[in-house]
Amino acid sequence: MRRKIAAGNWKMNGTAAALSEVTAMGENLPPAPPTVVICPPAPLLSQACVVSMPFGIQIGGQDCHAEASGAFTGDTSAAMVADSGATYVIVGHSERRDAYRETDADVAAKAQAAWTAGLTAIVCVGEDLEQRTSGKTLDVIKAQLSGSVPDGASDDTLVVAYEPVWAIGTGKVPELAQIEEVHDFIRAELTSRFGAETSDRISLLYGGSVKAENAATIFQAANVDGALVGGASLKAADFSPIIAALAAS
Ligand SMILES: O=C(CO)COP(=O)(O)O
Repeated sequence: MRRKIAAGNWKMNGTAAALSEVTAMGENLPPAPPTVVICPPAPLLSQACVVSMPFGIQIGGQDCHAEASGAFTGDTSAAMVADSGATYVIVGHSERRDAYRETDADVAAKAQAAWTAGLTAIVCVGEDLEQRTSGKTLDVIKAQLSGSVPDGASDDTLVVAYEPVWAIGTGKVPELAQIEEVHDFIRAELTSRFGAETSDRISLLYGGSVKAENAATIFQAANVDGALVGGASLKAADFSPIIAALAAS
């Protein structure tokens, strides 16, 4: 059985006051909840771990540096993320690939650093609108996967999030068949690289305008094991119904 995962990427939103939302999410967990991961801004990681612990909610970073330490002003190493008590870290989010020109090789180095620190890496892949409309989606996903996921992945160390860039923060969601096509493709790619036994245990998340209203539909897809949610993960009132939909799927 694969882990079902409801992950919330808070991006650059939220101060300590927002941690009351984590408490509210914890108090509203359904019976037999999926794995819930909240990824707050780096300064909140330690406090978030304290707040989330009684509920078994996991905490994740939104990025990490590939090096363990050094003269990298403003950056956070994977070891620091792990030291805060976090257990996951997002790497290769499209906003970082775009704004910071992160390459697949950069993302792979970050994922490797995450593993060295004992973290599970949530590796993000996804095509932009031009790539989608010109029919290059699967080629882009193939290249990102092979370049961004280091050798030796396992279900303990790797989660893959498919986030079409054009669906992030836009309210546009792909057709279910489009989500299924890409998730089936990612599963097949992982199978050819790591073998069926390992691939079958790696959770694949869909991300991009997931809301309470569309979550249950998205979770119907066979190779969708959860979601990586942005805007709708900031408030318990929005995220708790998504967690419930995943538990019921
Ligand atoms: O980028 C995302 C999660 O990492 C998705 O963001 P939205 O859910 O706000 O579209």
